Amino acid sequence: METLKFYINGEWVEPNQAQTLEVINPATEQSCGRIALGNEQDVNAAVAAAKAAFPAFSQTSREERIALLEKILTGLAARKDDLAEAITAEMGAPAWLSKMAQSAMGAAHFNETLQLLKDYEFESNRGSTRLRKEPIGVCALITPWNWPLNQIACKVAPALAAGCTMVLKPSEIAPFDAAIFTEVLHEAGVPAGVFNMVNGDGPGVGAPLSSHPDVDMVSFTGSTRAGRLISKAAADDIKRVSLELGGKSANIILPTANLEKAVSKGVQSMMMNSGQSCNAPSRMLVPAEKHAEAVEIAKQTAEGLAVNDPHAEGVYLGPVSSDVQFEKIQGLIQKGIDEGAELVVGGTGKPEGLDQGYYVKPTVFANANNQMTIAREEIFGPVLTMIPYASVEEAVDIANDTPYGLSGYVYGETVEEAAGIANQLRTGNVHLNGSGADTKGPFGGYKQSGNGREWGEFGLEEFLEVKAVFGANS
Ligand SMILES: NC(=O)c1ccc[n+]([C@@H]2O[C@H](COP(=O)([O-])OP(=O)(O)OC[C@H]3O[C@@H](n4cnc5c(N)ncnc54)[C@H](O)[C@@H]3O)[C@@H](O)[C@H]2O)c1
Repeated sequence: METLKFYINGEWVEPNQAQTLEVINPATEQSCGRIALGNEQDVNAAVAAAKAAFPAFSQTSREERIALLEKILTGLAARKDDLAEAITAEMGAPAWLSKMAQSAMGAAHFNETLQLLKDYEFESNRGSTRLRKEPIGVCALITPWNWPLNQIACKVAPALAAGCTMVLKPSEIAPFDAAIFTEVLHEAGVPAGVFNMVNGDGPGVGAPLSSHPDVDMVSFTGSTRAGRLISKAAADDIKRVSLELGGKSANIILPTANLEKAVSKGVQSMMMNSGQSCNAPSRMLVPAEKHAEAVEIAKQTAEGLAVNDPHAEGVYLGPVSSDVQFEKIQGLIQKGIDEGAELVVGGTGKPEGLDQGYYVKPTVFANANNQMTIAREEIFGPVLTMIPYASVEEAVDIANDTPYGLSGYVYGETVEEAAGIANQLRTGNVHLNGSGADTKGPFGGYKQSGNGREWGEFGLEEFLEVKAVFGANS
């Protein structure tokens, strides 16, 4: 694919400069296309278009915006295979995962927002005051490569539903799903200037977007490192900044849990998407007396997960997204070995027979402690760290002893028992007994995992300002 133009004010326009970037397919290490890299002038043009479109779009009716979301959903359904193929080529997710989850989640968030918009209360009364929830304005949306379409949909759907206008800067590592998504929006008839898309890297496009005086809000998903820079860049104009950042989520397996089920499910969730999920259960906390048994189950489960070409039959893990990620993960696996964690399965180097492509062996460390680097840093690869605990109180302490606070996982005999532990975790969400996430949400983190909430009602409200009209109801 090639995306050598930007989408500004309802049309594909030439970039301000001629710089391009090769997008690398991580399964082949070969180019799978090119994008143009934008600069500050492109950002200025896109923000000006979004600013000019805001007065009219912010006044559109609920019905008009419902009709728009419905058309977008139709377009996403028509292009779902193209979207899935683009995601597999650009970031390496197995074809089945791109189709069933990566691409499907994009549509799911649009659908969730559409249903919500049908009867969301934009106006209500508090005594003599009328409360109005109004679109916040021009939004900068900056997204990562790991669940690329999902992250875009989590922002664009509520921003449109709220009546905001926007500039999207997708990840330069995985930009092609965003180009197809932009075509869908164009064909759905999104009015000119309401949605704009500029490709580029963090310093070239992300930074000028975050500090642009005409941007009212920045919604960012990505690393805690970039989240910090964006918060600083946005501070001078007191923009609202909504951050969805990294994680190091604990998976507490209680002494009462069915060990076989809990451990195997935990390993599978960790290795899904090659471990490149912000909410991956990367620290598995197991009762010390069951540690040896749990390690054996984890080993067998990890050995049963096929690493292979994303299009191969039976593949569970494709490659990781880039050479940078590959090297980072290799370094952290080595660190785990050097710091004395027990390597149960996997390790450094590529899996046998997969010399080309950024493939990583599904790796399990055991007998680790929570001070080790592999227990503290977000690895963002298929690497699980198992930590024994002596008591449930200690397990909760270990789970909370991290700068992050995105997700938690608790497995017990009953949901009630697990829920009691969930209440003690300092995280934005908790999964009980292997339950999946629910797009009614909300999804977001405590502590350095961010300050925003996406999905459903809470996700919509990130894009709304609250106005009190005193005396309107007297
Ligand atoms: N909490 C969540 O909901 C969630 C979801 C998915 C991913 N993530 C996190 O995302 C990270 C992986 O994604 P990544 O490697 O693409 O992250 P990243 O921070 O390197 O990049 C994310 C986006 O920010 C841009 N960017 C980079 N530096 C910037 C700057 N100074 N100013 C403005 N924009 C800048 C990038 O170009 C990209 O579009 C992980 O840490 C993961 O945990 C979080």
